[in-house]
Amino acid sequence: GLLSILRKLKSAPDQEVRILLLGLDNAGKTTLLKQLASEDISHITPTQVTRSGFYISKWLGGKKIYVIDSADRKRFEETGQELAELLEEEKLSCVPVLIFANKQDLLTAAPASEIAEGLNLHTIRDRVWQIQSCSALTGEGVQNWVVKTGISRLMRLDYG
Ligand SMILES: Nc1nc2c(ncn2[C@@H]2O[C@H](COP(=O)(O)OP(=O)(O)OP(=O)(O)O)[C@@H](O)[C@H]2O)c(=O)[nH]1
Ligand SMILES: [Mg+2]
Repeated sequence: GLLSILRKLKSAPDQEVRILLLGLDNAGKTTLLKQLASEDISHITPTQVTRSGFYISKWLGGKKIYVIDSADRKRFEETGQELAELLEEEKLSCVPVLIFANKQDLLTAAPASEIAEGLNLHTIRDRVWQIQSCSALTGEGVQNWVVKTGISRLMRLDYG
């Protein structure tokens, strides 16, 4: 699972590392977290509630994951604004962001490319970003991409 990969990539168990998992209510954050941490999450404690997301200590540091309900078109504008605000946060400047276009198992889900366009993601130039289709419910697009390429790529970018 994800955690063992992370351990291999960064064998500093004492060091506290953080990931920020954000998204509007009902986007699928909790479901996604369960998928990502299919291993042992007993030692992962949500330490700080921020808006609609939370910090998770003892995990991957300095990265941001943003979750979007791809089927909830009525809220695309709202989620776009929320994301834009987050990207403007000074504390999070240059932090790489991984955007999950979640709920792709639903027939009404907008494809990731459409979401990327709607949210003007191509205008993000101050950080590494990536959008990934997934279903936190089925696990599709979560384990595969995150474990094999996404996070390891982000880790290498960060730690040389
Ligand atoms: N079909 C489908 N449903 C999903 C998916 N991910 C989450 N859901 C459902 O969407 C609802 C909200 O999911 P949560 O994981 O609780 O969302 P959340 O972002 O944690 O919501 P809050 O804690 O309220 O902010 C639940 O009914 C989930 O079962 C998905 O990929 N596909
Ligand atoms: Mg939740």
